[in-house]
Amino acid sequence: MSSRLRALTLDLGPVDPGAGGTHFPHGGLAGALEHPDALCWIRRGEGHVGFGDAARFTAKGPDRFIEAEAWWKQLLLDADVEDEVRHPGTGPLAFGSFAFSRISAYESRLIVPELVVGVREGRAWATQLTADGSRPTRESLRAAVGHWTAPRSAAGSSSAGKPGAANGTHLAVRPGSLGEQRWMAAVASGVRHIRAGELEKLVLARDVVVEDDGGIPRALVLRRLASAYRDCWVYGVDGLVGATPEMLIQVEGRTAQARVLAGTLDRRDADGAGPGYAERVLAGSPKQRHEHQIAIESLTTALEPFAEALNAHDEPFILELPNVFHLASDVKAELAEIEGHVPTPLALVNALHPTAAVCGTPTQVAGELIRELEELDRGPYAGPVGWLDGAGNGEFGIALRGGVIEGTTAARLYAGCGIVDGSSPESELAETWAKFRPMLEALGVER
Ligand SMILES: C=C(O[C@H]1C=CC=C(C(=O)O)[C@@H]1O)C(=O)O
Repeated sequence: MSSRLRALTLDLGPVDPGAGGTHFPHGGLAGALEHPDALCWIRRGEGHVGFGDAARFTAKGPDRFIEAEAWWKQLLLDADVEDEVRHPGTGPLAFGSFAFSRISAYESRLIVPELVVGVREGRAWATQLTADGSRPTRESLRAAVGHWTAPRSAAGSSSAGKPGAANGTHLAVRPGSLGEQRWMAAVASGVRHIRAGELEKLVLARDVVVEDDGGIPRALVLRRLASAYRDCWVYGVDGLVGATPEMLIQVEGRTAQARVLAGTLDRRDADGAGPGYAERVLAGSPKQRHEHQIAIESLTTALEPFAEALNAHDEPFILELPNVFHLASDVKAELAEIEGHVPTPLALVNALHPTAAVCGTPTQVAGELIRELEELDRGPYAGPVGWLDGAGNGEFGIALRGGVIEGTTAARLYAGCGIVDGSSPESELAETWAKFRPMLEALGVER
């Protein structure tokens, strides 16, 4: 039986070893990703890495966000917290991953780690958490940091280990639920439904499975994503791993922010085309602008009831990633107090998910067509993934550009595309390959 939650947070000093700071095995926070099951949330070298399992909540169904929120509140009620750092993410913290669909078989989850190491503005900190009656101390916390972040010699976890083909193991990519031809037929069918006026936009996804008989090197995949996709949020929650460029909602105090994406150009198609090409193809295309506008409206309409003030960029900007360019817009809101409370990250997630960037418009029609046409349980793909603390702060991205590790030797990768009137099945198929690329490369698959 678990007892009350106890948390101790200590400052570990600057991360820069030159300044006498914290030494993670490979430098920076991603260097703390040694343990194969580490929980991860990293962007531009900062964020949190968690280890162990002090407490866990799982749920399925339409109320998964609300039930998770109630569990977290209950756990915090009599928590014993000593926090010498006191900024977002310190003190009690849970990592979370939620199913895209209310009818998914995937268990949505919140995990309170036994240890969290974090970096913010160049300084490292650590929190030890217990729910077994023991009390964290300065000594036990420092011992836990040493234990969980120590370099490991197992294959695939050392920085020298290369994944997949480069390591001499056998790698294969096989089709998932639908092969390419059937998926393109589903896209064509989606376009027909749009032309018939049933809906404006639909996001259709597909999966592929990467098999590596040498074992999926989870920690190494996360480290590779954190180094190659620095502008994305790199997430790892149990088997779910990836690097998302899309922020569903980020809450710090009373400020909430989101990054809405829709409109994609494969970098390989832009190579050599000269400066301004992505701008012309994305921002200059009525189809891409329309798709993007639908995504922004779906987010702002859902966020408005929680906001005192809300700002979205008038003009989308071009987000440049190693694999693709996106049309992007940042939205910022000053949260309103509702019945004396600022809405929590999970209350906002409950209201915002699923946005038109991953489902479509209208939501219900798109959701039903997704079930019919994809023939796929999306599981946590395109669902919210992130963390929340005990003070009402948190970040939930949309679990894109990722996959789920199945067993020890397979990873199921997911990618989807916004379909509007005028979408071509062949181009959308090519776009899914561009969106699989971050994971394929991190797994060592050359394509
Ligand atoms: C659904 C995905 O991407 C979404 C986010 C950005 C751009 C998108 C697009 O241009 O279609 C998608 O809406 C995915 O990566 O699986």
